[in-house]
Amino acid sequence: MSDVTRPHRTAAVIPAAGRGVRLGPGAPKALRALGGTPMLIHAVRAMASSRAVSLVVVVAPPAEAAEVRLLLGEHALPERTELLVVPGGETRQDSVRAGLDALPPDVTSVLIHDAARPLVPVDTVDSVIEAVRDGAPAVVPALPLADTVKEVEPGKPGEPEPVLGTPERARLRAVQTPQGFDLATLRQAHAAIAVAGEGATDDAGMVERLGVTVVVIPGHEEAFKVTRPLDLVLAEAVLARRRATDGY
Ligand SMILES: Nc1ccn([C@@H]2O[C@H](COP(=O)(O)OP(=O)(O)OP(=O)(O)O)[C@@H](O)[C@H]2O)c(=O)n1
Ligand SMILES: C[C@](O)(CO)[C@H](O)COP(=O)(O)O
Repeated sequence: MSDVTRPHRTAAVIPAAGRGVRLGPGAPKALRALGGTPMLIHAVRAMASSRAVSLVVVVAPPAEAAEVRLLLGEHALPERTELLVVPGGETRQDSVRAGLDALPPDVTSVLIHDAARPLVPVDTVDSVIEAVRDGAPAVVPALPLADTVKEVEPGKPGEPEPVLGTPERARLRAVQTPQGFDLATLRQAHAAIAVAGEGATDDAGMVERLGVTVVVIPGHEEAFKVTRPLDLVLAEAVLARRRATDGY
């Protein structure tokens, strides 16, 4: 739980060590260009543009850590932003843990933000931080679903899968990043899950397993994850519109 007597310091950890297999062959996803600039740089700028974030830890693909340090030196970022680069691990969970291990002792709260969500607006980042600083131990931006969801019995690829049920859509949310945490709570969750040897697709899911309440705040359509080739087409269009309308 957060210690109200300690001054706040918020850091952002950006897991960027994935290969991007679903995006197709090429460089690691975070290093691929979006509007001529590596996706990772957009994600770092999105975190650094919040005045509450004073440290950004980039978790790089291990073979490209030196290249990532060079890239960060070549692109303009706010002067107030301290930057660290550490090598990532085999899974997203391992990479996040490597980022948490690099945080200095004065950090009290942390954002975990996918490099693969390069266009999250700063207002969403600020809303997550505000909710954590107001005392929520774990905060997740999320959106209602546009599609109806079926639970199925997974079968072989291409084969029909029996439907087990239809969850009530009004109760479902599609979860984004940055997810914000009281740092001590997130460290505890990562330690517990590592011991249990279980996996999780997001950090909030690990905190839930501690029995700690996670809260959802409104996400943003432009915080979508670049996962497949069509997502990159959409990201280019969103970026082009931003550049035309607000000189982004
Ligand atoms: N070992 C890993 C795997 C993923 N990630 C990061 O976690 C975020 C979310 O993962 P996803 O978008 O699913 O990326 P990839 O794992 O790269 O995608 P794919 O499964 O298509 O290879 C990304 O910013 C990715 O770089 C990471 O830091 N370390
Ligand atoms: C953390 C996350 O972005 C929440 O939607 C997502 O779960 C990470 O994606 P992955 O494909 O499972 O790595």
